[in-house]
Amino acid sequence: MLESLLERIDHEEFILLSEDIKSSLAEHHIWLQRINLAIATRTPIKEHSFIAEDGHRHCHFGLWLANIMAEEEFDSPIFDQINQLHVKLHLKGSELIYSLDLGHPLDESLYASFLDTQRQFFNAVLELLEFSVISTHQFDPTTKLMNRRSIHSILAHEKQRMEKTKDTVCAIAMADIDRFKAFNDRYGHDLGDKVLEHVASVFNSAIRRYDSVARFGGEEFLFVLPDMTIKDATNTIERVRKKLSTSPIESEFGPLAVTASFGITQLCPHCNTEGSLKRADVALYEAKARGRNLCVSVDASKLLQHRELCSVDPSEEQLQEIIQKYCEVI
Ligand SMILES: Nc1nc2c(ncn2[C@@H]2O[C@H](COP(=O)(O)OP(=O)(O)OP(=O)(O)O)[C@@H](O)[C@H]2O)c(=O)[nH]1
Repeated sequence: MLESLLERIDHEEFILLSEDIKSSLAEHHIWLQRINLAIATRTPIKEHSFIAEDGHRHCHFGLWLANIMAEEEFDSPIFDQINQLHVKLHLKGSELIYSLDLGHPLDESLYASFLDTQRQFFNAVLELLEFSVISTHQFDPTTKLMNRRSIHSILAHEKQRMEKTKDTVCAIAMADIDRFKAFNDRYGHDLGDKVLEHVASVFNSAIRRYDSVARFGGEEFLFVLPDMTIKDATNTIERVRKKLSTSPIESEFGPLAVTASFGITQLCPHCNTEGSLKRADVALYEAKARGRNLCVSVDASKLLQHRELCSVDPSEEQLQEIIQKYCEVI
C-alpha cells in the first residue's frame, strides 16, 4: 500500500512528511489526553471543537491531513484509511464529551470503541511515520536515487530468489562517469552535482519499471536488472550509454557532454554478491582502460572453469587477467 509513494515522493518530501506527522501527532495526543482526563474526572469540556460533529476539521492533524490529501503525489490508500479512522475517532470523542457535558453516565461500550479506534488510528499513523523515516534513509539526496544500502537489500532479495528458483537470472551493471574529476576541476563542484542529478535522471528514465538503479558511491552507479540475460542486459545498458552520451547537460557554459563507462555481468549462483559486484567493477575498469564511454560485459557462465574465482576471494589482478580473456567489448 505504501510502496507507490516511493515513486512520487522524494527525499526532502519524506523528511517533511516525517516532521509533519510527528508534530501533528503531538497535538493529537494533547487532544486525546484532555478527553481521557475529562472522562476519568467527570469534568465537562464546553469547547466547540470537542463537541462538534466535524471535530476532525478543527484539529491540527485534520488540517494537515486535508492538505496532504489534496496533493496528487500523496494519493495513497494509507491516507484514506487514516482519514476514516481520524473522522471516526473525533465522532466518538465528541459523543463522549457531549454526553459528559449533559451529565449522563459514561457509556462503557462507546468508550471501549473510542479506545479501540484510538489504537487503530495510532497504528496506521505510526506505520506511515515508520515508512517515511525509513524512506529518508533509503535515498541519496543529490540524485534522489536509492543509496548503496537500499540497493544491497535488492541484491540480497534477487540472490535469494536465484537460490529458491532454479534458472532465475539477474544482471547487474556498474557505471562510472568519465573524467569527472576534470569536470569538477574545470566547472566547479556545484555543476558537478548537477551532472550527478542529470546522469541519474537519464539512467532512471532508460530502464524498465522493475529494474533499479542506485547511486553506489561518489560518481558510481549500480543497475540491477532482474530476469535479464547477459545478452539482454548488454543491449539495455548499451542503449543507456548511448542515451547519456547524446544527452548533454545544459549549463551557463553551454551544453556539456557527459559520458560514462559500464561493466556488465550477472549475479552468479556460485559466488556471493560481493564476488559479482567485483566482477562488474573489474569489467568497468576494463571499459575505462579501453578508452571510456564503453560497455564491457563479462558472462559469468563463461568463467565456470575458473571456479576458484567464486570459491575464494580473487584478487583484482587475478580477476582482471581472466576477465580480459573473456570479456566482450560492445
Ligand atoms: N561534484 C561532485 N563530485 C563528486 C561527488 N562524489 C565524488 N565526486 C568526484 O568524482 C571524482 C572522481 O574522480 P576519479 O575517481 O579520479 O575519476 P574520474 O576523474 O571520473 O576519471 P575516470 O573514472 O578514470 O574516467 C572526484 O573528483 C570526486 O571529488 C559528488 O557528490 N559531487
